[in-house]
Amino acid sequence: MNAYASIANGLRLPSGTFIDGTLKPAINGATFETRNPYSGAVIAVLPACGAADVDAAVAAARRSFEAGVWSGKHPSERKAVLSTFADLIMADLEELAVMEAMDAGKPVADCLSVDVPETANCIRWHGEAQDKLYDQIAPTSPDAVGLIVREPIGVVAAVLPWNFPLLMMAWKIGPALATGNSVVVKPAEQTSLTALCMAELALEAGVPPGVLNVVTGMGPEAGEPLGRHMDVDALTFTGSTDVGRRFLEYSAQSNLKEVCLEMGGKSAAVVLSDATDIARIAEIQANAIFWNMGENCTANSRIIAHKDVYDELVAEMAQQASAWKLGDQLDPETQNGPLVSEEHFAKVSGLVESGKAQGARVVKGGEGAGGMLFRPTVFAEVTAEMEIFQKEIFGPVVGVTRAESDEHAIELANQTQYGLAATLYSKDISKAHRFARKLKAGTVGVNAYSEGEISTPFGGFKASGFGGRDNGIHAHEQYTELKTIWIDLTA
Ligand SMILES: NC(=O)C1=CN([C@@H]2O[C@H](COP(=O)(O)OP(=O)(O)OC[C@H]3O[C@@H](n4cnc5c(N)ncnc54)[C@H](O)[C@@H]3O)[C@@H](O)[C@H]2O)C=CC1
Ligand code: BAL
Repeated sequence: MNAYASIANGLRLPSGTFIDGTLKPAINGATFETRNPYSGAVIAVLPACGAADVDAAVAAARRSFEAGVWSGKHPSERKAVLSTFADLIMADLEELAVMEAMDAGKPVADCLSVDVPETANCIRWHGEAQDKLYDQIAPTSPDAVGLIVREPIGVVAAVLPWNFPLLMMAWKIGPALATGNSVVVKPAEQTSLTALCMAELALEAGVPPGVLNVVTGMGPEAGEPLGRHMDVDALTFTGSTDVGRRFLEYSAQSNLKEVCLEMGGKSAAVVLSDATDIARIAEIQANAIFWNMGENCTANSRIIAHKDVYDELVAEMAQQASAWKLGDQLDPETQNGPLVSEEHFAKVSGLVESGKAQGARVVKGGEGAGGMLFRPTVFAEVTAEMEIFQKEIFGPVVGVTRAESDEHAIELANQTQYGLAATLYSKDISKAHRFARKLKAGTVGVNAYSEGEISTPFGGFKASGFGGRDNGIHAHEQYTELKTIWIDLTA
C-alpha cells in the first residue's frame, strides 16, 4: 500500500453539515453517500440538507454579520485570522490532498502540488490584500465632503462545483471573508468533504461561529433554497451554464440578490500559420486538455490549427495522448484518475460517440479504460457543426479543426456560445497581440496555456460568465457594495 492510501485509511472524516460553528445532522435526518469514483466504495455519509437547514445557516450568517463579530473587525485583525487559516490548511496538506483525491478522483500528486497549496495561497492573498485598500474622497466644493466607501455586502451564498472543490471554495470565501461578509457554502454533492474540513479549520483559526457555514446536499434541495432565499444578499456560483441561468431566475423571483456566475467553456487553442516548435505546442496543449481529466472549465477542448501546421500537430497530439498515465488517483505516479461519477462518465462517452457518428476521426483514445477511467482522446477533422465542437465535454477529449487562414482560425475560435479562455500561438508577438484582441474570451494565453494567477481577474465572456470576476482585487467587487456618504459642511 502506498503512503497516500494508508493516509486515506486513517483519515478523520467530517460527519455533519457545518452551521454556526458545529457539525450537525440535517433537520429532517436525510443523508446521502459520497463515493470514491475509482473504487466505488462509500467514503462517508453526509446530511442531505433542505430548506430548513438553509434557513438555519442563513440565520446564523445574518446574526454573525449584524453582530459585527467579523464584519466589524479591524481589517488587520481579519488579515491575521485568514493568515492563520492558510497556515492551518498547509499544516493539513497531506490529509486534505488525500481526501480531495479520494472524493473527486483527482490525482493526489496534483492535489498536493496545486489544489491545497493554491487554496492556502488564495486565502492568504485576499487576507493580505484587503488591509491595503483605501476608500476614496470625491472632488467636491469646500462646502461638502463626498466619501466613496466599500462595505461588505452581508450574507453571501457560494454554490460550488466538484472539479476543484477546495480551490473553488477558496476563490469564493477568500475575498468574501476578507471583505467582512458572512458566508454559506453549498459544495457539490459529489465532493463535500474538504469543504467541511475547511469550515472547521477556519473556526480553529479564529473565524467566529456563524461567519462560515457549509450546507451539504443536492442542488434542487439545498442549492435552490439558497438561490431563492430572501435574506441572502449575494450569490456566487461556479458550475454549468444551465444551472447558472437558474440562479438568475431565482434571484429575479426572490429578492434580486446580486449574482456572479462562472460557468462552462469551450476554450480554443489557435495555432497560427507561423507557429513553430509544434512538438512543444502539443505538450502544452496535452496538459491544457488532459490535466485534471479535462474536468476544468478552461480546458482547451478545441484546437484550431492553420492548414500548414495541422497534420504535424495532430500527430504530436496523438503521441502526447498515448503517454498519459491513468490509474488509481492515490498512486502518486497517476496523471489522470477516474471521472468524477458514473453520470459524468456517461455524458463524456455520449459526446465522444456523437463525434464518431458525425464524422470526426478518432486519432487516439475514444473510449473508457475500465471503471470511470477515460482514455485521453484526440479527434481530427472536427468541424464547427459537430456537437464535440460546440458542447462542453468536461473530459479528456480534444478536437482538432483545420483553418484555411489565420483569420479563419480566429473566426472558428469565436464560433461558440462560450467565452471563458483561449490560447494563441504565433512567433510574431505583434501579430499575436493583434489576434489576442480578436478572441472573445476572459483570459487569453499567448504562447502558453494559462488561467493567469491569483492576482489576475478570472471569468468569462458570453455564456461563460456573468456579474463579476474571481481572483485579484477585482473579486472584491462581487462581495462589496459601493456607498457614497455626502457630508454637508455648511450646516
Ligand atoms: N465551470 C465549471 O467549472 C464547471 C462546469 N461544469 C459543467 O456542468 C456539467 C454538469 O456538471 P454538474 O455537476 O451537473 O454541474 P452543476 O452546474 O449541476 O453543479 C454545480 C453546483 O450547482 C448545484 N446545483 C445543481 N442543480 C441545481 C439547481 N437546480 N439549483 C441550485 N443549485 C444546483 C450543484 O449541487 C453543485 O453544487 C459538467 O459536465 C460540466 O460541463 C460542472 C462543474 C464545474
Ligand atoms: N480552472 C478553475 C476554474 C474551474 O474549473 O471552474
